[in-house]
Amino acid sequence: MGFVGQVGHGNDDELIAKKMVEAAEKWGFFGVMNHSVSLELITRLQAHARRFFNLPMEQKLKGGRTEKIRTGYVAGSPNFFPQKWWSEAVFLDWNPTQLQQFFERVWSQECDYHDIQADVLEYTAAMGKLARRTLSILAAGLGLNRDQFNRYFREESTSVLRINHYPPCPHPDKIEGLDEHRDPMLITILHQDDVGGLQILKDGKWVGIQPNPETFIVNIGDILMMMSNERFQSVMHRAVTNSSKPRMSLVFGCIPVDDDVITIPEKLVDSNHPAKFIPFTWKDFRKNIYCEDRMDIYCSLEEEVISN
Ligand SMILES: O=C(O)CCC(=O)C(=O)O
Ligand SMILES: [Fe+2]
Repeated sequence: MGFVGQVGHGNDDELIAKKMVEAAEKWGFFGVMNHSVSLELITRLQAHARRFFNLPMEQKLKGGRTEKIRTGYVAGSPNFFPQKWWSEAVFLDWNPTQLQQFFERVWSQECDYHDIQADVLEYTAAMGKLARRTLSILAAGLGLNRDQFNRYFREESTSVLRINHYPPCPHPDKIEGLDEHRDPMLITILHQDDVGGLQILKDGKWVGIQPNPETFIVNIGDILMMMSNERFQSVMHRAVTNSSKPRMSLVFGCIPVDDDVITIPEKLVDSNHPAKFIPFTWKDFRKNIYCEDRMDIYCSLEEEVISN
């Protein structure tokens, strides 16, 4: 782990900003403790999710995710992702209306889902707060206005909570829980249970991140890597399986508002550090979300011309 910092009220001093920036540059990942999100809330959310994942497949599929409905259930579907993996996931909106429609699709009138809904909304609100705090410290650490990154992350953004469930796998050496990938968004805030399985690619080697239920793992996504003019790294990671224990991760993806034009702050651009990307919007960027080279589309640097 690059850095286990303390992001809490009143301790966002220069040292924390410096360490966070160093970790974002070197590892693209860091841990956050002292975050004021209660362990009880996390445990309640995991219990709700376990109950959902234990439902019969036909019932889970009633809440299936489609091209049009982004809140819903996915079981390694090739309709959404080209890779195959040993996991299932549910994508939950931080918008109460979308969330309610999902619960109604799954449970109709048979279940009082209001407690679940309240916990999901409490958790996504807590994640929103933690994301804002983290983005503001990262901006300050780069010498920017504290609001520089946060201004793109507002209530109307399509930020999403993805809960991954990895059942025990009979052949953990043959199939991954989640294939190697980079996250496209601004940042991701991940909580993994005590089983472990998250790995990040560092200098060509997979490095496991030890689970600690009291720590959130934050990683830099493509958008923040681009906005930082490539100071921060959006790093390849994956989840591996094991043959004995099911595993769960709670993953909050912090996404910019669709039509906001994302640009590199002027302070990060000078003659030695020309802007590496042209302005773009999330709406455009997400069209190529399953393409690994998606950042190259916005690359502003010409191929080097070799002259004799
Ligand atoms: O389950 C994990 O630890 C990794 C999840 C992940 O990378 C993701 O959902 O984007
Ligand atoms: Fe990820």
